[in-house]
Amino acid sequence: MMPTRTRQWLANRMSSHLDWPASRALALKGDTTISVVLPARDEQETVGSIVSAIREALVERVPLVDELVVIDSRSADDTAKVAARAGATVHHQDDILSHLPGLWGKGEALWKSLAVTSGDVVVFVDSDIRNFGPHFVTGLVGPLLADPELVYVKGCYSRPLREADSFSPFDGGRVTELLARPLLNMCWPELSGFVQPLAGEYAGRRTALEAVPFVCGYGVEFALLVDLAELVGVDRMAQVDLGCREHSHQSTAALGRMAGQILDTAWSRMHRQGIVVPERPFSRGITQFVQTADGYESLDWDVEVSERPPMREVLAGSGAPRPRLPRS
Ligand SMILES: O=c1ccn([C@@H]2O[C@H](COP(=O)(O)OP(=O)(O)O[C@H]3O[C@H](CO)[C@@H](O)[C@H](O)[C@H]3O)[C@@H](O)[C@H]2O)c(=O)[nH]1
Ligand SMILES: O=C(O)[C@H](O)COP(=O)(O)O
Repeated sequence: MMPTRTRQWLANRMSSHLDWPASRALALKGDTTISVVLPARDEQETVGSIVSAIREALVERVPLVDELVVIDSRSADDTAKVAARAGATVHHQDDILSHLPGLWGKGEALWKSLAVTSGDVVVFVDSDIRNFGPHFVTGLVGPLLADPELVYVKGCYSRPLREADSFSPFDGGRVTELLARPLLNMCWPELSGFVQPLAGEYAGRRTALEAVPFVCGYGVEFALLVDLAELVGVDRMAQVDLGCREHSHQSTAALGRMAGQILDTAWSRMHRQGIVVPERPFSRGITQFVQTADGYESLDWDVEVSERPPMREVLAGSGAPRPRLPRS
């Protein structure tokens, strides 16, 4: 059963993007600066239309977004070119803090984005969304602009599963439903009210995002949720319903490796918070099988995720000037 506290949190901290039209967000903005960051790896099909939609609606028509940045995460296609043409400032993941040995993955792209942006509020949006609208951004920033106590807002939505010859309106988010939500319910029930804990669309105050570590791969959303709840408490976190989200689905085998990274991340937090005390080392790899004419071939994958320290520690130690946005 959902804990009473979670039920109360949902009643107090859940809103809809319909509550936060662009005009209302703008009226609340004051001198708060806003950066939107899209991590992108091989997203030339979708990144351009997302950047254009944000630029037209929330930079040109309504001046809500101060900075629109794409972090090109080692793409092999024309992602960077398409994003720049659509109006984003593009940074290549490995060019940022290039004195540090580069790590891989989405979490690394998000962490590095903190070093090249300067908005007081940072909004992360995946660049593979197929039905993007500016309400993703206005819905995420609205609660933060309205309530100075809040530090983090996570999107939720319905998630269709679209396959070659079928469409199921609510069956997407397989790693979410089969792994992430059961783990949160088991170990962090205070976070069980997050409908889409792995959602790639969320916004946070820079001060909080720079105060927590980032894991490099797909565990980044899980880690942020658990670490921010530990840092500020769930009552300073909120959720906003963004409607429906469609994205490009990965193969089941790729989702298995994603699940391995999320489990590795969750395990590190369980250990750190004393939820489990390991008595023997555990494996940080998974073996998957593919069927061949002769039987099964095994493939070994490393799913261990590395971790970056809080960005504020790295920037404080570097002595490099921070980027600054002019305040309106
Ligand atoms: O090395 C990488 C891999 C992915 N991405 C980008 O990250 C976003 C999400 O990646 P994707 O492979 O599309 O993940 P999903 O299958 O959509 O996974 C879901 O679950 C993940 C695990 O929590 C989250 O990171 C995602 O945001 C969430 O949408 C996309 O813009 C990617 O281009 C990178 O920037 N670098
Ligand atoms: O968030 C998830 O659970 C994974 O990205 C898988 O999503 P999908 O089942 O919609 O492909």
